[in-house]
This record gives sequence, C-alpha cells and structure tokens, in this order.
Amino acid sequence: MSRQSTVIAPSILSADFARLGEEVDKVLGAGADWVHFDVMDNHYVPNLTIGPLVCEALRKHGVSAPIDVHLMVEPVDALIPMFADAGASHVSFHPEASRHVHRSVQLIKSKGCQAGLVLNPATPVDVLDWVLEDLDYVLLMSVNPGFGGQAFIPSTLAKLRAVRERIDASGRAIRLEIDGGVKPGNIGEIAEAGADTFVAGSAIFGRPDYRAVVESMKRAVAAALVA
Ligand SMILES: O=C(CO)[C@@H](O)[C@H](O)COP(=O)(O)O
Repeated sequence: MSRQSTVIAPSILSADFARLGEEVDKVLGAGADWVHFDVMDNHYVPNLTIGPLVCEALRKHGVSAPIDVHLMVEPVDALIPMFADAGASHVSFHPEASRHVHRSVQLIKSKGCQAGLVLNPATPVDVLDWVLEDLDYVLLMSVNPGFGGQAFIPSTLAKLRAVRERIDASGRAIRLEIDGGVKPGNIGEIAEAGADTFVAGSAIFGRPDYRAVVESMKRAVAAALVA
C-alpha cells in the first residue's frame, strides 16, 4: 500500500476563538485540508477546551472540510456519538482513556466516522497490536497533550519510522498523523520519517499570512519525499 496523500490539518486550539468561523474559513481558503479540533476535559489533560456544540456550529457556519476531532477526554465513549452527530468526520482517542479500546474504535466506525488511535510520547507502539487493522489512522503525539506551542520531541522521529513500518506491513490505507511542534522548518524530516498528515497550530494561527505557511509546509513535504 502506498503512502497517503499529504494533509495539513491546522489545530484550532491556536485560533482566535472570538472569530472561530472566520479563522477556519481563512485557513481552509489558504489551502489547508482538514480542521483539527482538540477536545480537552481538564481531567485526562490539564486544559479545558471545546465540545460538540462548537463542532456543530462550524458545520452550520458552512465548513465542509473534514473535521478531525482529537478527544483528550476520559472516559471517551459517551462523547463519540455526540461528536459524530455534531458533524465530525474523524474521531481519535487515547488508549489510556478507554477501558475497551476495540469497542471504542467500533463505536466510532458505527457512527460513520474514520477512527484513529492516539499515542502519547511515552505510549509504546505495541498498543497498536490487534487493533491496527481496524484503524483508519494513527495519531502520534510529538508533545505531551494539553497545550499548543510546545517543542517537538525528537524521539518521535524514530517512533514514526516504527509505526510507518507497521502500517506498510499491514497493507492497509492507514494514515499516519503527527501532532505537536510541527513547523515549516521540521516538517520535511517528519515526512521523511513516515507521517502523511500534519497537525500544526501555533505555526499557522496568529501568523500574518496563513497561505504562505501552509504552502511552505506542503513544499517542504514534497521536497522531502523526492529527496
Ligand atoms: O493536541 C494538541 C496539544 O494537546 C495539539 O493539536 C496542539 O494544539 C498543536 O499545537 P502546536 O504544537 O502545533 O502549536
């Protein structure tokens, strides 16, 4: 199975929440592919963010791009149908936050969403054993979850290579997403290590020219893949 197409998924955690609809329109208009939607519960992670009402509001505002919901909540199952009904296209969760990981994956799929499993920096890749084949994507955290603007943890590159090998061996079209500290200056080596789907918050939102950043990220990925 060949590598999946490149996806840039800006994390709205770094957007101006007072103008969220405009911010999302602007970043999608600048060439971003998905909207990355970080849900934090002040329990699984120390921060507290947004819920299904905001996802629904973005759909009502007219957002038609994929909305990639990253659940940093514990427990997860009750929120899965709520986000699916609110318009999420993708839903991912952390294995530590679900008592029955396989059941949570099936719940996401039964609601018509793509299912992802998220690995924290210290979560071993073996957690993918027996569930990888059921997943649509794996999301590797390259920072500890909870906050935007942190530095990329370098050991994630080796972990990306390990997960890439497993995905390739599975022969399935599973995306490999990376989240945390992704910038135009490091996205090339991250792509080379195996990621195809790139979440970036502080590198995009708050910058004067979203298009310039998104394009420079896409160019750096393309250059890394031909090198
Ligand atoms: O899930 C998270 C943090 O928990 C991320 O999505 C961050 O929001 C990414 O932000 P940057 O590191 O790109 O600023």
